[in-house]
Amino acid sequence: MTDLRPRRSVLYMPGANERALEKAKTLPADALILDLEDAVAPDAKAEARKRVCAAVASGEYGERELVIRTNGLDTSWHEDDLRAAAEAGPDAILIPKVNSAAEVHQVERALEAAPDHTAIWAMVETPIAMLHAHEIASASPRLTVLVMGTNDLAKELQAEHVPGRAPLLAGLSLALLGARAAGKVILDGVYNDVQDLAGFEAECLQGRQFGFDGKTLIHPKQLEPCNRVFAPSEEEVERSRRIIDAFEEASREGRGVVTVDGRMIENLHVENARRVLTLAEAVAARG
Ligand SMILES: CC(C)(COP(=O)(O)OP(=O)(O)OC[C@H]1O[C@@H](n2cnc3c(N)ncnc32)[C@H](O)[C@@H]1OP(=O)(O)O)[C@@H](O)C(=O)NCCC(=O)NCCSC(=O)C[C@H](O)C(=O)O
Ligand SMILES: [Mg+2]
Repeated sequence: MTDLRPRRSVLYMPGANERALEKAKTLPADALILDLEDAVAPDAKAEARKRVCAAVASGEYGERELVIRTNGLDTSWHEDDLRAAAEAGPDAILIPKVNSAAEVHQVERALEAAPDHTAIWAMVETPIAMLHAHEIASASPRLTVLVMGTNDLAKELQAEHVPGRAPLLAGLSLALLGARAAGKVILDGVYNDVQDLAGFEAECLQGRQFGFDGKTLIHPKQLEPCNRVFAPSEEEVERSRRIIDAFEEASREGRGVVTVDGRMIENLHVENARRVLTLAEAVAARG
């Protein structure tokens, strides 16, 4: 089973945006990605690096998981970003545009002196990363989460962003297969239209139905619908309890299969029901 720490909502913010970094201390996000890459202009990179490291050191973000996204491995900023992030010791360091296990190993070596609690997260956002998703996901025990980069993926595919994401479905599926085969967490990509909350919620639901653990976000408005969609509903929790109870009763009577609400229930459905309850408890503990 993958790690069940809630990661329903994972909000990016530009590392150079002091106001966003401050506001994030009060937002109901499960995790925050303090960005040094695409959301930061070249002239602001050094200042942003200092700001995000100071934000991590402040200890003012409560239970929110703190993640620093560095610039890509092939950029002149990457080494300085990685060194500074390792010293700051966030919960994770997110590497953009990871294409191979060798790149994960390179980051792993560079982080040997970083605190043990600092995990590696990898963005998969190129066609080759979709095809290498399993080797990337399983490259290191320190790598715990894959993050979809659907903007870069669409750009590389020369695909259009359309409702339902048909052009991206193969990539989403490959990345999910790779992450799950390695027992890792995987987060869906961002929804760019911050005004279109109905379209956003529909994409959250699609991501959840696919099996993503949560979604990456770009604006505080997206937090509430995302947290709601990716948390087990009251109905699911109640049904999960009934599944466990019914199966336990059947087991005591020597049976390995029952029906609940007319549907067949076997051991594997009970495992899933237990996962739902564990996640619901973890979400409830967040308040
Ligand atoms: C998208 C935005 C540029 C919109 O900015 P703006 O118009 O200024 O927003 P608002 O005026 O509505 O903001 C209202 C208040 O909320 C705060 N805010 C806004 N966004 C954030 C945020 N992301 N985190 C925290 N707080 C935020 C504002 O400061 C306002 O606060 P206040 O004044 O106190 O009321 C903007 O939302 C933004 O910059 N979003 C993040 C963009 C980003 O990080 N992009 C990079 C990551 S996405 C990516 O790269 C995906 C991937 O790599 C891929 O390939 O797909
Ligand atoms: Mg990207």
